[in-house]
Amino acid sequence: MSNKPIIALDFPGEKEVFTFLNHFDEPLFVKIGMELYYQEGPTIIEKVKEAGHEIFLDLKLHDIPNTVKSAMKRLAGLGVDLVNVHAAGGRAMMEGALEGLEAGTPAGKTRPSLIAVTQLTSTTEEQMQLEQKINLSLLGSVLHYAELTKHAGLDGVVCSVHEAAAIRDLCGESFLRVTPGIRLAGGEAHDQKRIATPDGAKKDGSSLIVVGRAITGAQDPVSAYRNVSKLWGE
Ligand SMILES: O=c1ccn([C@@H]2O[C@H](COP(=O)(O)O)[C@@H](O)[C@H]2O)c(=O)[nH]1
Repeated sequence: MSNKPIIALDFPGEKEVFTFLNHFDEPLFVKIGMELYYQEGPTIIEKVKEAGHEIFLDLKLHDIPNTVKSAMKRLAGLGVDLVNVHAAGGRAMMEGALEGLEAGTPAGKTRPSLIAVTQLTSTTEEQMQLEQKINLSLLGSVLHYAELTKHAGLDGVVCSVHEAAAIRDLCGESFLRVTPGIRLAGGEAHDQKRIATPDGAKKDGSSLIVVGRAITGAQDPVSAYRNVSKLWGE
């Protein structure tokens, strides 16, 4: 897996995706999320792969262990590089996800890396305590989920940049810290609450950054991508 900024392809369909991708003349690392996958299905994965791009399939599975295991077995055959679940689904669910992924990875192919979402980057500490009734600091909750994820045998977590260094200290350098909520300095936060810049992410312990609207919504997406990459150090 490369270290390039992961571009979130949050577009309504294939046409918009390729209009965007055709501005670039290099292989990218892209994220396909719920909006695009639910509209286009697995064929969008094949087409984006054929175009030479690495893929993070961000479906954030969260269900009973058996259902997640079976779903992961199917997703493993798509040939993506990175997939995820919600850590709140629990240790048995995460172990099931890993088993399904291992069972479904075709012989001779590398198993996709598997990570778990801790607390969404759109969540504040106050909201988490009030709505999820978690009686911990936000960092405490994220560290708890990171440790649970590590014990389940997964490869890392989705978190914000604000928690990345503490997770690295607790779970080790090789345990991935994939961080959305990335904005260029002065950029609009939109619905994100725990944000950071690409250079802040590098300094504060992210392994990979996920960038959507700061690139896809820019007047010149290629130059926004170059700017993010430069600040990230890629
Ligand atoms: O905690 C999370 C988990 C996933 N995401 C996803 O990342 C991108 C971020 O997009 P921006 O436009 O850069 O805000 C988006 O696809 C989310 O679904 C996240 O933001 N936070």
